[in-house]
Amino acid sequence: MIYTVTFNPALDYVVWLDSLLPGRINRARREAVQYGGKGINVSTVLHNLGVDNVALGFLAGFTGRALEEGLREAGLRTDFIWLPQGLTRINVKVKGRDETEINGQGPAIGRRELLALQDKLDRLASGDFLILSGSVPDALSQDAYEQILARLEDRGIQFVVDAAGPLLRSTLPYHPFLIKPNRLELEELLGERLEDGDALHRGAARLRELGARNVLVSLAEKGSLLLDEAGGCRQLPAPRGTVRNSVGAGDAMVAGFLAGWLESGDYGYAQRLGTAAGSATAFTDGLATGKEILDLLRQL
Ligand SMILES: Nc1ncnc2c1ncn2[C@@H]1O[C@H](COP(=O)(O)OP(=O)(O)O)[C@@H](O)[C@H]1O
Ligand SMILES: O=P(O)(O)OC[C@H]1O[C@](O)(COP(=O)(O)O)[C@@H](O)[C@@H]1O
Repeated sequence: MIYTVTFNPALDYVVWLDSLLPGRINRARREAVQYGGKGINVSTVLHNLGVDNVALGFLAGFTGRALEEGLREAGLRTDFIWLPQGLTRINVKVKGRDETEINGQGPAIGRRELLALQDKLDRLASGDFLILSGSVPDALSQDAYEQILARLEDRGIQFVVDAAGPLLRSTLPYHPFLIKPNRLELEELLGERLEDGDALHRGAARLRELGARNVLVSLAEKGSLLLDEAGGCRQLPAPRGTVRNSVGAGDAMVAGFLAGWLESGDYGYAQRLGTAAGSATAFTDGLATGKEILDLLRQL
C-alpha cells in the first residue's frame, strides 16, 4: 500500500487579480479553494491515476473538517489524526502579474498525536511506500522526518521525501527511493546558485552521493532533470501550454513519477508520466484529472 503523510495540510485559497497592489483593497477576479498540503495533493493525483493509497496526517478545527469532507467526497481514503486545538491552515495563493504565496504556520502537534502517528506507521509492511511531503509546523523539530525513517529503517519500506532544507537533508542517509527538489530547494540545500545545466547536474549528483536513490529536479516550465539509481541522466522539457494554476504541480509530478514507476519499473516512463501530471496540473484549475494527465502524456 502507498501512504502519504501531511504534517501540515492546508485549504489552498487561490485568488486571481489583475495585479496585487500592496496597501490597497484588491478585488479578486476569481477565487477557488483546493484541498491541499503537499502529501494530500500527492494522494489526490495518485487516486486520479487509479493508484490506491491512504492519506495520513494531522487536522484541526473547522478547516480540518472541511478538508476531510472534501477529500472523502472525492473518493480518497484518509486516516487523519485530530489535534485538540487550533485550525488546519488556510494558505493564500495570489495570482496577479506574479505569483505570491502566504503559507500559514499550522497548528501545534503534541506528543500524544505524534505517538498516534508513530503507531499507525509501525503497522506498515515490507513493500509499502511512505511519502513524506511538505513542511512541518515550526514548533516541531526539523528532524521529524529523519526520526520516522530511522524507526522504519530496514523494514523493506520505500520512502519518498518532498521537503526543503534540513527536513530533507537529514533523511538522505536513509536512502529515500525518490526526492524531488525544485531548483530553488536544490540551491538552498547546497548553498550555491546553480546557473546552468552542468551545475544542476552536479547538484543532483551531490544529493545522490549523500544517499538519495533517485533525484528528480523539477524546473517548472523548463521541465525536469532525473538522475536515477540505474546510472541514467535524463533532461526532459515540459510541454507548452497556458498556465492556469500551478499550485500542486510539483506534488502531481511526484505522484505521476511514482505511478509510472509502479506501472512499468522504467525510470524514463516514470519521468514522462511525472511531467505529464505536473504540467497537466499547471494547465488546469485544480489538480489534474487522470484523463488530463494521460492526454498530455500522449503528446510528450
Ligand atoms: N509553467 C509551466 N509550464 C509547463 N509545465 C509546468 C509549468 N510549471 C510547472 N510545470 C510542470 O510541473 C512540474 C513541477 O513544477 P515545479 O514548479 O518545478 O515544482 P514545485 O511546484 O515543486 O516548485 C514541472 O517539472 C513541469 O513538468
Ligand atoms: O506547488 P507544490 O510544491 O506542489 O506544493 C503546493 C502545496 O504546498 C503548499 O504550498 C504547502 O507547502 P508547505 O507544506 O511546504 O508549506 C500547499 O499550500 C500546496 O497545496
